[in-house]
Amino acid sequence: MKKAAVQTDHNNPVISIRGLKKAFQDYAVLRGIDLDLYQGENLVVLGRSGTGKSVLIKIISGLLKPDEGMVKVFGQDIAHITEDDLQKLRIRIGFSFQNSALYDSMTVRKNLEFPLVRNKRNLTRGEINTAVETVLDAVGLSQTINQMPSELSGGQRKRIGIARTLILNPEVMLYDEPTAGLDPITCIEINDLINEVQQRYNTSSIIITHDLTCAKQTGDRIAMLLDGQFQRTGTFDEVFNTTDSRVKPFYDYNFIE
Ligand SMILES: Nc1ncnc2c1ncn2[C@@H]1O[C@H](COP(=O)(O)OP(=O)(O)OP(=O)(O)O)[C@@H](O)[C@H]1O
Repeated sequence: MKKAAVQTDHNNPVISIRGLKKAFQDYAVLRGIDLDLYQGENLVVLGRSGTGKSVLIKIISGLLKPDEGMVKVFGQDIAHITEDDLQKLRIRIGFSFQNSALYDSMTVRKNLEFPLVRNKRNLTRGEINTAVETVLDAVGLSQTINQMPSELSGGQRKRIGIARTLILNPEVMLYDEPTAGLDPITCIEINDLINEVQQRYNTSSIIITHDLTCAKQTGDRIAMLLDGQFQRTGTFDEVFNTTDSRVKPFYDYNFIE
């Protein structure tokens, strides 16, 4: 499905990062990251394995602390807010984990209810049921409501994982390798779903991937992480229209004949 163009307001980024550094022991993973995420856009972060893509989104969601630099989310510098405010901010961010992170012992319904019951304590049974049915419909899996995760395909598990983040109506979605381990047709369906979520929920999203088809299909903008920094940012064609020997093999490998 062709992606609809989005208009973004560049004066008001939802996430703004300047000079971000993060090292583990002696290994400097992020070496001065500058990045803005604008309202309503899908921003794809591309990079080879181990370049620090997951570290970046863990820092954005407050799961890891930066060593240096500024990370503003919804205008708040996450290094300088209280644990209470960080919790409130996290509810506004949906984190779709690489492994879908479903509870194997719970039905789809219970998996979806879990974040709601934990974060919004005063909901009635009717409101919970409506919220579950709405997100299941949004990901096209209403029929799976009473199934166990083990009865679902990899693509369906991904969809339920996405539904579980959508149930809290996040303003920002962080997708960590949304198409990892899926066959090419299911990948395309997940890419379409990411674009549908963008339209239906008006989310701003960061999509971490090394799948260039995913990048091309979902990304309004691409930011390429190379040697701990964003060296190339722009549309898909702008990023890959280069003879840079660090970038070209990445493209050639993904689109090998
Ligand atoms: N909590 C941690 N403690 C120590 N090292 C870590 C930690 N988290 C990440 N790293 C290291 O940081 C580097 C970047 O990891 P990260 O998971 O962000 O890579 P990635 O770009 O997401 O890779 P992939 O595409 O393989 O998921 C790796 O060398 C990893 O071992």
